[in-house]
Amino acid sequence: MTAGAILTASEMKGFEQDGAPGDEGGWSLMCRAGQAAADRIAIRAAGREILILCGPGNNGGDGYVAAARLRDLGLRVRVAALIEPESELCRRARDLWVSEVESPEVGARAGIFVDAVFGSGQDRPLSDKIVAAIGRLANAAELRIALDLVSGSGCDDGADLGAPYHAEETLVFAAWKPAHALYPAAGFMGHLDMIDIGLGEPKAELRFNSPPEAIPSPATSHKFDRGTVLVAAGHMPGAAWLAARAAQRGGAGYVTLAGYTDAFPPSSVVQMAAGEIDADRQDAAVIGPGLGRGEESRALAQRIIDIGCPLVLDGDILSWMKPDDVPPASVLTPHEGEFRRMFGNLPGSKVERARTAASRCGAVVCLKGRDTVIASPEGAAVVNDHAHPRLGTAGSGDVLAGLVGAELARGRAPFEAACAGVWRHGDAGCRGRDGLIAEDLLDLIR
Ligand SMILES: NC(=O)C1=CN([C@@H]2O[C@H](COP(=O)(O)OP(=O)(O)OC[C@H]3O[C@@H](n4cnc5c(N)ncnc54)[C@H](OP(=O)(O)O)[C@@H]3O)[C@@H](O)[C@H]2O)[C@@H](O)CC1
Ligand SMILES: Nc1ncnc2c1ncn2[C@@H]1O[C@H](COP(=O)(O)OP(=O)(O)O)[C@@H](O)[C@H]1O
Repeated sequence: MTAGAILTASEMKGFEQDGAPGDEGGWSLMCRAGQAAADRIAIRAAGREILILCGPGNNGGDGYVAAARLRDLGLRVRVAALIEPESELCRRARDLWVSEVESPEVGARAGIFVDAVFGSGQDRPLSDKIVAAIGRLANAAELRIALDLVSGSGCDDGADLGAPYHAEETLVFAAWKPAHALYPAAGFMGHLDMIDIGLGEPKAELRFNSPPEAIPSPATSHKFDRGTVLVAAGHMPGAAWLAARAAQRGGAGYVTLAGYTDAFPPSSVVQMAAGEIDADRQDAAVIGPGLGRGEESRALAQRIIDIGCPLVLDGDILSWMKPDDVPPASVLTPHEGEFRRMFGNLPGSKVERARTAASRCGAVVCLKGRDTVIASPEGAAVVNDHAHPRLGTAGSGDVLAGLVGAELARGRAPFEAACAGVWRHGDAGCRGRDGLIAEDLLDLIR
């Protein structure tokens, strides 16, 4: 589990310059970064030889500083360079190393490979020659450690720029970058290990999701105080039932399934026809899971929208609703396909796309996947990494919709409700076992 601020390459530069101004400030940060990285690498070495492959920029500079430190600690270390130093700080760091710098084409393998080729400055695909040189050395090692980012990872969008290997560990300097959170690049990094270089905690509009604060239940609270959730029941009753059950497990005190189907097992979920809905009593509603797209479904959705309570909009309703028609105080929970149908092919990273969509419809957008992004119309965004691939099972999204509904009904604002629901859904998935089905999630919700 990761926590805290995520900075783009340019935000990172500003953060560094504010915290340690000028060339001397940059140099002292590089020394701290390289030395701290060396200390972590030394712990992993266990007598093995270390090969550090350096690039031309400040990431390469970190590599030269780390190499000098490892040598001073008495470890067996070699350095190879893909490209001669180009940044002033990298040249200065190269001078610290003093010893031979090998050519990566001829350099022999070592037990530990350290990737100091490109960090947050990478913004374009690696050439075939660079991919081959990094890949040959990295894939021959027993352990691969990257400094800040695996080379071949798009820092700001998590794109695959030709990453030639997967690291076992990435030592991250001062703040997370989008590539540590967004896939595919996040999948290249292995274990993420944050290195504090004395800059403190940055302010950022983008953060990792974190566990929600518990909502207290007063001793005298009764079922209606604990939040009421209405779930639209349409074409596929199983999906609506999962959402309703998840809303109950999520803490709502009174959950109603209302619509034009009544094919539900007997349970504590209250069932009624659309015409019987008590409009005065709904704190939140979930519209979409298994709803269907026909006339009857649209009429049911409209009837619930007209109540005017906060909404979770999921699944089928996202196939016909236009961004301009989304009621404020809604949370949209599309997967990539539903997102594209509603908002088209937006440019930019997953974070930028979710932000654009949220601003366009004036509501919170929760763009699902391994790296679910939750964005508010005001520009705040969160990436959730507390999840597991076993959540990719039919009905899992219905459970999420119900959970977010419960969070809204219990009084959280839409952005906080979406973050809390996504966290609890991911948490249930993390505690499940292989072969998990959506129904299992209900008993794993905490
Ligand atoms: N600033 C600080 O105070 C601190 C920064 N720190 C460290 O600095 C790192 C960021 O450093 P950075 O900005 O110099 O970028 P970096 O990742 O080394 O790459 C830039 C170089 O690579 C080149 N290049 C890029 N892509 C390429 C490609 N596909 N193929 C070929 N070349 C390519 C690019 O070339 P250009 O685009 O200029 O042609 C340029 O020469 C950061 O991750 C952290 O490790 C720490 O020391 C803590 C303090
Ligand atoms: N590889 C994955 N890792 C983590 N979570 C995933 C993964 N694949 C899917 N999920 C999560 O599972 C849920 C699937 O939702 P969705 O596709 O709407 O399913 P359904 O419509 O069947 O209910 C989402 O919350 C999504 O973020």
